[in-house]
Formats: sequence, C-alpha cells, structure tokens
Amino acid sequence: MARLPHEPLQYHMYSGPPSNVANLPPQQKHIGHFFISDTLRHELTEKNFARLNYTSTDPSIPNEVNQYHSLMPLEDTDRGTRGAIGYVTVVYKAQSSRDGLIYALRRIEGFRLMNEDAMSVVETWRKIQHPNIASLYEAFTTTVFDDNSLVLVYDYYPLAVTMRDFYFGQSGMAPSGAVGPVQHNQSIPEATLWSYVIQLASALSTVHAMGLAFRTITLEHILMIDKHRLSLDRAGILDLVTYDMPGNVTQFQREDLSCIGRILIILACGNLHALTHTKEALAFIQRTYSASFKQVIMYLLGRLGPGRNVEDLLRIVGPRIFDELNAQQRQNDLLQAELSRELENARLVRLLTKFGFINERPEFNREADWSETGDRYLIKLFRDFVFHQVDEHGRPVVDMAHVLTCLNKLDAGVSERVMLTSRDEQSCLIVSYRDIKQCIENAFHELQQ
Ligand SMILES: Nc1ncnc2c1ncn2[C@@H]1O[C@H](COP(=O)(O)OP(=O)(O)OP(=O)(O)O)[C@@H](O)[C@H]1O
Repeated sequence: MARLPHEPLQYHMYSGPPSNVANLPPQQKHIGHFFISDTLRHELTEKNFARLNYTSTDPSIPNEVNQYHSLMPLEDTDRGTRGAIGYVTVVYKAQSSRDGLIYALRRIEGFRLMNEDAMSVVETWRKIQHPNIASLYEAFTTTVFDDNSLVLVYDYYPLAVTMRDFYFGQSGMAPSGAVGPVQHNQSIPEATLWSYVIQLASALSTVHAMGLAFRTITLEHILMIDKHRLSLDRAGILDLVTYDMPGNVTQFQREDLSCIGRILIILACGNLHALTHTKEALAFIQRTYSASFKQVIMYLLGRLGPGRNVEDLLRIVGPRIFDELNAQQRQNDLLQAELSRELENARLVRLLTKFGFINERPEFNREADWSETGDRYLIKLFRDFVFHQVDEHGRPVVDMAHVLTCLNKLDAGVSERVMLTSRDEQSCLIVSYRDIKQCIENAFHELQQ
C-alpha cells in the first residue's frame, strides 16, 4: 500500500509474518495467525503448569528444607537406584522462599559429609554459567528427611526428561543382542546427532577451561530441556562426593570425551546395549552415517590416538558449527515472529483494560454526565459498536475479526470515520477513530486523577 512521506505507519494493520519466516521450506513453515501458534502456546502452558503444579501428598516429604518449600519429587521415590556416584539420589522440584524461584533439588540419600572443606567445590562450580549446563547454586546437608542427606540445588527445567527416558522410555527396554535402531523405528537424523555433539562440546569446553571435569556423563546425566536442546545435569556432584579422593583432572577430562563417544554410539544405534557389541555398532554407524560422524566417535573414544582434548574436538566439529548456528538463528526468527504477534495483542489488552476501567462504573451510575453525555457517552456507543452489534433478527454478532480490526484502528487513532448509533436508534454520531481514542485517553486520565 502506497504511503505518503509523512503519513504515519498503518499501525492498525497486522503486518503478517516476515518474509524470511513466511518463505521457510514447508517442513519449517508457520501459518500466520493473529495469535501465538497453537503448538507454542500449548508447550508454554504445559511448562507453566509443570512449574506451578504441586500435587505431592507423600507424608514422608518434609514441608521445608532450608529455604525451600513445596517440595515435589520429580521421579518415583521408590525407583531409587545407585547411580554413577554410588548413592541413591532423588530429585525434587521446590520453591525458594528467598527469591520465589523454582529449583531442582538433588538429594543424595544417606550421605554423611565428612569434610566440610568439600563445600569449596560448590563455590568453583557455581561460577559456571552455560546454556547447556544446569547451574549448581548451592549445596547443604540436612536431616529433615530422617537421614543424613546432601542436597544440591540446580536450575529447574519444566518437563525436562533425561536423554535415556527421551529416547528409550522409562523401562529402557532393549533386546540386548541386536545392534541397530531397534527401539525407535527410525535412526536419529545425523544433523540432530551433530547438534548434540556441538552442544556437549561447547559445555565441556567451558568446564574444562576452568580445570574441572564432569567425570561421568551418561544418558541419565543429560536433560532434554526442549526440542533437541540439552543440558548437562549433576554438575560438580562427583567432585563433592569424592572430595577426599582427588584424581588426575586431565584423565577425568579425557573420560568426559569418551563418555560422549559412548553416548553417540548408543544414540546412533538406538540401542542401550550397543556398547557390548562395539565392533558391530561401529559397522552399523559406518553404513548409516557419514564418514566424518564415525571419525568424531573414533576420536572421542581415543581410537585415533590417546591424547584427546576439547579444543581438538572443537576443531573437528568446527565445520558443523555453522549448521547449528543457522538452525539457532532460524529458531530465533520464528520466536521473534511469534513475539511480534503477541506485541499486537498486548496493545489490545491495554486498550481493553482501559475500556473496563471506564465503562459502567457503578459509583458514577447516578452522575448523568459520567456516561450518558460527552466523551464517555461516545465511548459507550463505541463499545456497543465493537462488541454488542446484533443482526437483523436481533441475534448477537460474535465476530472476532470485527473486534480486532476496530480495536487496532482505535489504538492507532486513524482518521477513518465510523457511525455510532444509540441503543434506541434515535440518534447517531459520525466520529473518527482518532476522536474516540482522544475521548478514551481523557476519560482514563480523569480516572487516574
Ligand atoms: N534440573 C532438573 N530440572 C527438571 N527436571 C529434572 C532435573 N533433574 C532431573 N529432573 C527430572 O527428574 C527425573 C529423574 O532424574 P534423575 O537424574 O534422577 O534420573 P534417573 O534416570 O532416575 O537417574 P538415576 O537412576 O541416576 O537417579 C528426570 O527424568 C527428570 O524428569
């Protein structure tokens, strides 16, 4: 639409999705709606629900532990198995009374801290902030669970599941002999696996640069926090639990790389037992994925030479980082497009709120000049025009598009005129949206006084 040089922008019109979003290939395409997409709204609502949900009725769970309350276990508390650290751990969601935020508390059952100096480990790990690592905030010992427990406080990600549960379900069922994608019908796409390698390499490069190591990374230690977005869980836990048994950090860092290599084999083969048949697993990977993908696994496992470090890994995966960067930017564009739609809606909510404040105020019911004359009368007629129209049979017209168009024009204060009719149809007024907008501003301003 042609616009004169000084004419204001047509704020009352939805601008539609940006071309870089509208022209995405079909599998990434979004239909331009007035509102946030159904999928994203559903996801966000579910996450908010998970964050707020508090349904625990287990009497053995204390009301409070330190400043954390509303504890809710995120797993079956009877399911506890001795994980990689040799202790049973249980994860709870809890709210901090200090900042009101929700955290994940990992409780190590029956753990007696023998050396208070071990807490210094937490100070070191606390400095690590990375988008693919669940930050460790604090650790404390407690007896409120009727035992000696050590509790570590991490970022909470609503609806996160471990990579093991995500790909293999809670039972982790796997017919042990076969190697190949037996548990899900399709192999995981190579691009997804590269994305995991890059996210994990990025997390490790931050941790290793601090002279630290995760020391154990398994499918249970990786949380899937969004579609193909992962976060390394349990930061610092082994350093804390084995404080009195220090080891060789370089060795631990190499072990981190080996762990990733092993995870990639399991994921690529789609089989939890793939490592018991490494030769067949690697042959399967060679047949299914590219040579460079197999190469990175061989490097991680130390098959291309014993000296391994994360800098070399970053060099090897370097060419793939652009793919990851591009995917992230595309995702960013999509979210920006969603956000810009919500921006329009936020304007409308503000406008409707003003309407709500002004119209039918009970305390002014008997004041004739409040709503029956002047500015406010006009606002009342406009409200009827937008919301209370009836068809020729007197039935209500419920037309969302009409409401949105009118409100957007009103918010922009366009010069277009509209005919407002009184309910008894005895009088009618022709006014511009700009005039009505001014009336609303005045009435709202008076109320604020
Ligand atoms: N930081 C977190 N944010 C949100 N949810 C989490 C977080 N950490 C763990 N969870 C949830 O708690 C569940 C249990 O976590 P956990 O790490 O104990 O897995 P697990 O399979 O029981 O491992 P293990 O057998 O070693 O205890 C996960 O599936 C996940 O849903």
